[in-house]
Amino acid sequence: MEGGKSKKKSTAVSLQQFISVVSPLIDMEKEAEITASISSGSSRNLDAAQKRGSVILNLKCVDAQTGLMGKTLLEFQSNKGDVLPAHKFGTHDVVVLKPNKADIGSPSLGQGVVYRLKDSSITVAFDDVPEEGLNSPLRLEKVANEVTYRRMKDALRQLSQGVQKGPASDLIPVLFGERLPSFAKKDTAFTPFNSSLDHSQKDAISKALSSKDVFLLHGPPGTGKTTTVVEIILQEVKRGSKILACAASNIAVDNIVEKLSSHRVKLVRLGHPARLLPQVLDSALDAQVLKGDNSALANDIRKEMKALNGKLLKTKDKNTRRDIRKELKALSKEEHKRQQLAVTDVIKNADVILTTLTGAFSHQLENTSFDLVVIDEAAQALEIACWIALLKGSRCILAGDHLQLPPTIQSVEAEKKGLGRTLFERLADLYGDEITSMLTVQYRMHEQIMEWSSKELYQSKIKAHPSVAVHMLCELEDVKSSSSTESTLILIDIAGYSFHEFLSARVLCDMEEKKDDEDSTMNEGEAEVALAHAKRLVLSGVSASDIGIITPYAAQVQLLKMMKSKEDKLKDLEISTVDGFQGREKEAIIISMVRSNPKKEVGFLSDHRRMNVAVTRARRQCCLVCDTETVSGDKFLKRLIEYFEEHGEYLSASEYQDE
Ligand SMILES: Nc1ncnc2c1ncn2[C@@H]1O[C@H](COP(=O)(O)OP(=O)(O)OP(=O)(O)O)[C@@H](O)[C@H]1O
Repeated sequence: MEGGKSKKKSTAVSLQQFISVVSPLIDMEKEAEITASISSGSSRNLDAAQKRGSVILNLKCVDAQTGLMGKTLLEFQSNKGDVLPAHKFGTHDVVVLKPNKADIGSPSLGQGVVYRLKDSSITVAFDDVPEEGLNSPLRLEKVANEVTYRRMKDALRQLSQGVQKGPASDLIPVLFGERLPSFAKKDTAFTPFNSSLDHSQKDAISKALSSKDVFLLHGPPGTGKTTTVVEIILQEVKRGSKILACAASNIAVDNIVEKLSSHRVKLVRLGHPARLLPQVLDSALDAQVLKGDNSALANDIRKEMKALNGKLLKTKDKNTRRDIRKELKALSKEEHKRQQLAVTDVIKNADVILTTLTGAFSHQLENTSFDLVVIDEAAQALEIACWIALLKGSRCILAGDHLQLPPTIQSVEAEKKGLGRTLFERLADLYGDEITSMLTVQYRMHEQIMEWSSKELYQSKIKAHPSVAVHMLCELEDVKSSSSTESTLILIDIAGYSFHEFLSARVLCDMEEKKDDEDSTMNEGEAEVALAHAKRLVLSGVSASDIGIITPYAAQVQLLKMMKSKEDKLKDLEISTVDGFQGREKEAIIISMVRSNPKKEVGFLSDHRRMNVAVTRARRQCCLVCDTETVSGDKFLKRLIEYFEEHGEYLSASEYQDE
């Protein structure tokens, strides 16, 4: 299709509409984040803040290490038990450290970035070691990240001016339906770097290379979206393009860096070292700057300055002192210039620059423009965050799956008013197949796990690659064949059972859902059953680290983690919300659906995208634990239950009563 004036489709949003709608929504979202953080007026009480998850009280520092290019890594555990209290801290969040009892507004001992999170500990990277106070009880507070919102607002401002000028001036009208997207007349032939690409991946790459302004790579679960993105980048580098490759999350950016680094491409990763995976640190800007000639020169200058400073301290003569000061000033200027040049050299020489979407705002990229902007996980990024990167290029390729979960929005109102509608989804609606290729071979799931999702969400177009189509848990090394490891789909029904009916001698808990203080739902009986199934798998030889329990509700995650902490065998079992597990996989996935009530209310379980993500995390076994009576109240979930009943093993919760 050739470019030209577009007759705007009815779904088109104009640039002006976008700007006027989104601007107040960014403010709402910022407000919601500030309100949730401890510093706001409404959260003067520390215990209340801990309940809301924005502070972790009563911690002890158990380890201190230096690393990460001069950062100090401090590890904290709770003084009150093995598991940290429920919290909303995530890796890469900015936090401050304070004495446990200090007043809310009191100065902090230091500010850092969350580096690692486990059930029982949190590790934070600080620029400097706090000088004192580490031996007393401590607390960590989450800091509202206002920088991100400022960058989004700036991007919005630039976007409104960018129609006439800037690298993206020709791209903007296409993305707002003012002009049609265009492609080269013939599909582009290419010789793949990766010899195992399948036909749908090759077709998509060819179409991407032919696109002149925008292309959508639709990658359903496990279909090798990132593998395809990497091949596109390599082909574009071969053509001489300079590429900005981004994603909303650091981990997604690092996945691309890892896959690219085995090839001969000049790449550089921008970002705080604490937010980068250890295996990509060599590609980090800081590391590469240190290797450059200008950096060596800057280093020599610093040595010279140190010597001169020493001389200055010893010299009494006024004239000599004046001369030394003058020389120091000149050297300092030169050192600064060399440092800047060292950074500019690295950026200028790189073929591919990789960073998060908000990182693309970095001053280091201020005057750099790109031939192509690639955004992975684009269906999980706010549209305005995408624009931070898009404004720097004349062409773009977005990879994602709008049938999995969209970005998390804190403000309910901003979400209702459309802040969560992604650019990927908007463009898929606007141009559809004209600019999209869907990958159709998946490399993760047994075909029975895949089939439900393929039929419900992808018009039955997905096929399982033969290497995974019939793989089973019992075929893993050291795993015994048993009824638990030979099944691909298992449905454990908790309907009609109350735990004390069959566990009278044990904990008295029931199968009905309950609310926690934060209004999140949990179900103790169901948690017991989910853990009992995990134990069965471990007893059959499945490694606990190959199993994941996922659930839509944060309160259920916390409950499961507390219950798991008493079971040594399950130490390496991962427990997470469905949302937090997007992009991940495990050999066996146990889904605890939680809802169990006479009114058959299912809340946000009914979101097709959430159940799609949940089921498709599993490679060899997917086990659904739920109250079938409650969840069958929803038509979509009823079909899921029926699918499991028809193709899997149906068990009742009572079969786990003695475990
Ligand atoms: N053509 C292929 N041949 C063999 N294996 C492949 C192929 N393409 C992808 N894979 C494998 O499939 C797995 C998933 O690939 P990748 O990480 O690229 O997928 P993704 O679509 O980004 O994943 P997600 O579903 O988490 O978004 C990887 O183990 C990868 O090596």
